[in-house]
Amino acid sequence: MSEPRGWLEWDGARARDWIAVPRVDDDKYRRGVLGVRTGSDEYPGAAVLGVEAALRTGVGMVRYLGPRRPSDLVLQRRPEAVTAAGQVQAWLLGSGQDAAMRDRVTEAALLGALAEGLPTVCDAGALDLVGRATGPVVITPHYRELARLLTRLLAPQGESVAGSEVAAAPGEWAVRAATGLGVTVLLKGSVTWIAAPDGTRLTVSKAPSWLATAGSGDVLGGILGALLATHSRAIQTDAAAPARLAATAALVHARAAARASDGGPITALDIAGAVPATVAELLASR
Ligand SMILES: NC(=O)C1=CN([C@@H]2O[C@H](COP(=O)(O)OP(=O)(O)OC[C@H]3O[C@@H](n4cnc5c(N)ncnc54)[C@H](OP(=O)(O)O)[C@@H]3O)[C@@H](O)[C@H]2O)[C@@H](O)CC1
Ligand SMILES: Nc1ncnc2c1ncn2[C@@H]1O[C@H](COP(=O)(O)OP(=O)(O)O)[C@@H](O)[C@H]1O
Repeated sequence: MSEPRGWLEWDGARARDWIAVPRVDDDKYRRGVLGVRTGSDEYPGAAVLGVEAALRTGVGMVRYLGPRRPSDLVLQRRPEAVTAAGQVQAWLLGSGQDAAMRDRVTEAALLGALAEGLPTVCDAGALDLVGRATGPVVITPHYRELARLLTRLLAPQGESVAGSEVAAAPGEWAVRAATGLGVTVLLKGSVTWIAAPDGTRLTVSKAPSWLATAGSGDVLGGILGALLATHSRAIQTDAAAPARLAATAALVHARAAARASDGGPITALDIAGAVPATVAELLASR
């Protein structure tokens, strides 16, 4: 694919500068803690996938603070996860949740996280709450989710947007959403489009089509959450940082998928499993 005009294709040389390598004087808290409010009784697996991916991307700690069933499954898979509330440096919200079925406790918890002013990934069932965020946000919709969000945004003008329209011009719609909502947009699909309100426009292509498998977006959310948590200070001073971290997450996700696939089918957990070697390879290319 030729590079779309005005969009920069993100590459490994750029991405490696956005991987935080622990320093000799770091401890788990200095590295950064990711708070995670994802999963539901209907979709507990999404919580497991996001936590797994965040831990494998490299983060000081993950605090998983979701409902009982996903919480039990997260701990079963990852005893490293902490289920006690406490300080975090970034949030991952909404994967494996459905806004239409959200109970009041979950809604209050999501709104509480959004009010903290911290770097936040809003996925799936948290996308409709993005306007309530007080800090820098990256939203991670696929085409249908972005169409739903844009339809809500454009309702006052009587406009509605279909998923097929987003699919026909993904970059343009990503830019429109970034401008209209004032957040960084990571639009998922065969090409990942990243648009920020400051005009940053990045793409990540060449991902294997085997990535089109259930849960792979939940893994991407975990990768991105870990990158935000380990760069919370840089995000405070650099308006373009969330977009660059989003592109780095998409690149790590695509390369981990290629590594796990080796030309064959993959599962979402396979992608997460290939993240450490992918990160090591990126760092070794310094
Ligand atoms: N392991 C986990 O826990 C996982 C959890 N996940 C979580 O699931 C949640 C929902 O995410 P999503 O992306 O599926 O939601 P959404 O955009 O509403 O899509 C629904 C649309 O798809 C269509 N459709 C359905 N089946 C179809 C078919 N066979 N063939 C064709 N079309 C079909 C359906 O059409 P309909 O059936 O209504 O006609 C509707 O239009 C979200 O929270 C995510 O994080 C996932 O990440 C997966 C792993
Ligand atoms: N045809 C494709 N080629 C490459 N990557 C794809 C393709 N289709 C989807 N993807 C990627 O797979 C992931 C799917 O995420 P998502 O739609 O949220 O799925 P889920 O909700 O099942 O986790 C995204 O990272 C997206 O960019």
